[in-house]
Amino acid sequence: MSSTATPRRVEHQQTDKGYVPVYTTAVVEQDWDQYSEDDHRTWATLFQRQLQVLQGRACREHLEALDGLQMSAGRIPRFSDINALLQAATGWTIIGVEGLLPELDFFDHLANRRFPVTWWIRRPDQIDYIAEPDLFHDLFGHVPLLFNPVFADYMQAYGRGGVKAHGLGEAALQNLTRLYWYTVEFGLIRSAEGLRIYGAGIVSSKGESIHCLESDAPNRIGFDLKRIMRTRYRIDTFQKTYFVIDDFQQLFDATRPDFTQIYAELAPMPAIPAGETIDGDRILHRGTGEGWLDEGGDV
Ligand SMILES: C[C@H](O)[C@H](O)[C@H]1CNc2nc(N)[nH]c(=O)c2N1
Ligand SMILES: N[C@@H](Cc1ccccc1)C(=O)O
Ligand SMILES: [Fe+2]
Repeated sequence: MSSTATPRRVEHQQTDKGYVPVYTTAVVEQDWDQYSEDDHRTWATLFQRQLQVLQGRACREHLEALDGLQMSAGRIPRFSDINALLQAATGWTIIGVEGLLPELDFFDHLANRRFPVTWWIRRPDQIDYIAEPDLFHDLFGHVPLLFNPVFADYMQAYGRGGVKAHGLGEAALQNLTRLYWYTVEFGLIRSAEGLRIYGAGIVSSKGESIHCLESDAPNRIGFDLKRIMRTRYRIDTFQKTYFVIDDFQQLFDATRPDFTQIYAELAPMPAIPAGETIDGDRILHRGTGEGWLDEGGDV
């Protein structure tokens, strides 16, 4: 086993559009033996830290699936071990990738119940923040909910919807990407004990796990499909708004209708800035906006 840090082949690249990720399509073997002791330590540090932070904050389904998939702090999990358990539970498979995939490739994998997981883990100096998805975000953040039958079906439906939206143009894709962002990445869910986290972008971040539930700054608003599809978001700071579902069945049912009609209806409507509330919102908490950067940075 090598003792030096794992080389990272996919990073960001400076272009005339700014600093953007490099997209790759290749599906790669995990090659577990090349992880360094530093890599395993990074996994252990993040795993232990998040397991503590997520008690009473992450939804029960997420925490139980970490057990069900036998993830632990000791070593970076082997994809083959995860797959044996995941396939038996919901028929999903994880596949190794270098990083972000082109959208259509990504959707096609989801539509076929394959979830792409970045094989490399962040460097020790990136423990608190990394701009792009790494193994910890993908495996610890996303994969546990694929162990849940309803969420597993939602992700496949999303992939199929993505393939369709891809043929309908940029605006439809943008609507659908916002849905992914505000559910799969940054979703909150109600439970009998109170609000809980299910979004992978939150689950893999210590700071946002606390912020999304305990800070007065962000809005917390009841799930509303069309509203979400119009809402811009932040990729560089904590979210200004979180949307709250009652349960995964609500998410699945609300997204079952054919979106073609909805995309057409939304096309002439203006986008909503990330931190704004509008008439008709079911506001659970109105954000104070403390610490927000201006909306020029909303995506
Ligand atoms: C759909 C989502 O918004 C985004 O565009 C896609 C693009 N490609 C990706 N590729 C990987 N590997 N992982 C991802 O989460 C995504 N997200
Ligand atoms: N019903 C959506 C597909 C979809 C399902 C679940 C999530 C997202 C999209 C469509 O027709 O496009
Ligand atoms: Fe993600």
